[in-house]
Amino acid sequence: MTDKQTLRARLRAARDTFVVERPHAIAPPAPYLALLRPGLVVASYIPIGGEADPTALATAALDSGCTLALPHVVSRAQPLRFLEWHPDHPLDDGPFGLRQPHHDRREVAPDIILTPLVGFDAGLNRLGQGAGHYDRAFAAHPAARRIGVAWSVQQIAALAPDPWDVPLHAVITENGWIEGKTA
Ligand SMILES: Nc1nc2c(c(=O)[nH]1)N(C=O)[C@@H](CNc1ccc(C(=O)N[C@@H](CCC(=O)O)C(=O)O)cc1)CN2
Ligand SMILES: Nc1ncnc2c1ncn2[C@@H]1O[C@H](COP(=O)(O)OP(=O)(O)OP(=O)(O)O)[C@@H](O)[C@H]1O
Repeated sequence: MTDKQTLRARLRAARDTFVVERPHAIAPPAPYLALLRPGLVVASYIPIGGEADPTALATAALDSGCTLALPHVVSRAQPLRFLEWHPDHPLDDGPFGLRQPHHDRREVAPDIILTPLVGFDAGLNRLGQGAGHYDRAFAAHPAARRIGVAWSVQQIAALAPDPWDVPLHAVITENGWIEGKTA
C-alpha cells in the first residue's frame, strides 16, 4: 500500500491536470437537494488550488433557506471551527492560502458538512490534507451528514483507513452522487 504522503502528491497532481485540461462544474444532484431544509446549517468551503468548487452546492443550500458556514483554521495543530458566513460577507486571508470568514463570526454546528478532499475510495474513506482538521471536526459533530466534494479523478482503488478516519456518507463529483453504505 502506497504511503499517504506519496498518494497525496500523486492525487494533487492528477487533480491539477484534470482542472487545467477540462473545466468542469459540480452541479447539485437530486439526493443532495433532497437533504436541504430551511434552517439547516450547511458547511461549505472556498476551494484552493485544483480543489472541486462547491459554489453551486452552497448556492442551492442558501436557496433552500439553509444557513451557510465555512471552516476557519489558525494552524495545523488547532481544530477548525465552523463560522457562519453569507456570500455578502468579506473573506480574510488565512494560513495555507485559505480564504475564510473573519475569526469573530458566530460559531455554528453544521448539519451537513461539504468537505474538500485529496482522495476517496469506493468505501468512501477520505484522504485529506494530513492535518486531521476534518477528521477532528467529524468527531466533534458526529450527527452531521459528511459529503465529500471532488473531481472523479480523485477516486482511487482502496485507502487503508486509520483508526480515527470516519467514512463519508456520500461524495459529489462532476458525474453526480456516489452513496456509501451508511448514507
Ligand atoms: N479549501 C479548503 N479549505 C479547508 C481545508 C481544505 O482542505 N481545503 N481544510 C482541510 O483540512 C482545512 C484547512 N486545513 C489545511 C491543512 C493543511 C493544508 C496544506 O497542507 N496545504 C498544502 C497544499 C495543498 C495543495 O496544494 O492542495 C500546503 O500548504 O503545502 C491545507 C489546509 C479547512 N479549510
Ligand atoms: N478525532 C481526532 N482527534 C484528535 N486527533 C485526530 C483525530 N483524527 C485525526 N487526528 C490526527 O490528525 C492527524 C492527521 O490525520 P490524517 O493523515 O488522517 O489526515 P487527513 O484526513 O488526511 O486530513 P484532514 O482531515 O486534515 O483533511 C493524525 O496525526 C491524527 O492523529
